[in-house]
Amino acid sequence: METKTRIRKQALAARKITPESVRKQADLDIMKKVTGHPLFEEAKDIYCYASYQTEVDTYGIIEYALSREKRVAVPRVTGDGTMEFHYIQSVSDLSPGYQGIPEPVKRDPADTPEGLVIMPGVAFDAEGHRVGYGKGFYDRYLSAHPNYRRIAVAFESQMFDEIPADAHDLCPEYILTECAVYAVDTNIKISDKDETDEKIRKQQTEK
Ligand SMILES: Nc1nc2c(c(=O)[nH]1)N(C=O)[C@@H](CNc1ccc(C(=O)N[C@@H](CCC(=O)O)C(=O)O)cc1)CN2
Ligand SMILES: Nc1ncnc2c1ncn2[C@@H]1O[C@H](COP(=O)(O)OP(=O)(O)OP(=O)(O)O)[C@@H](O)[C@H]1O
Repeated sequence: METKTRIRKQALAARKITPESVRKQADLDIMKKVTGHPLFEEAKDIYCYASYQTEVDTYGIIEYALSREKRVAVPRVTGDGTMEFHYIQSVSDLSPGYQGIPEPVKRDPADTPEGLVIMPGVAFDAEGHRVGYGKGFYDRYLSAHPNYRRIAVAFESQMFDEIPADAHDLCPEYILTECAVYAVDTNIKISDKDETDEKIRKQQTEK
């Protein structure tokens, strides 16, 4: 079996067998990392997927962004491999569409010069290589919007040692999981444990 296909199967299976209570806690930890991230704080327009099934839950992120007067746009599939983003005022503007995914009901196209994309994914590696559901929606969208900043969210169980790179792949700049922040350009992993160690070191030197 082709490697990406095998990784996709394995990552989806890992996500599906994770108990809901574990996923819910991880969702909260990831949401805190996203909403505390400088790219999120700076962004006026957030291009965020609306989660379904066992994906990292984005409803908390969307609601927080709306409460902070940010504009939130959500993807809507328009054709084979293409999608558009439309603004929503509230999560009640979403209703099941393509593959049962919540999509914006009203048309209010978002196409700002700048924005922050919160990317979904099925599997990632620390270098930012990504496997999605296999239709290339995000690769196409991001190649048409090269100025947009990019944060991916994933559970640690979706992180793989190595994912084969394709020329058309568009990598996130950061991958935020419940355990770590992966800074893709620098290839640095800052795990929560490292941050705790750093805080302890600081406290000790301040004493
Ligand atoms: N929430 C969400 N919205 C999104 C994406 C995404 O990954 N997540 N997309 C990113 O590209 C686009 C939709 N792409 C998709 C492409 C294929 C399948 C799909 O085949 N789903 C199957 C199998 C999933 C599974 O096994 O878990 C299904 O729903 O039955 C779903 C979405 C746009 N909107
Ligand atoms: N920028 C692009 N222009 C045209 N075709 C593309 C582009 N990017 C990807 N594709 C095509 O889309 C298909 C799926 O690509 P890939 O396997 O990378 O999807 P994926 O990243 O797993 O899925 P997704 O982006 O939907 O989550 C491939 O056939 C690929 O050739």
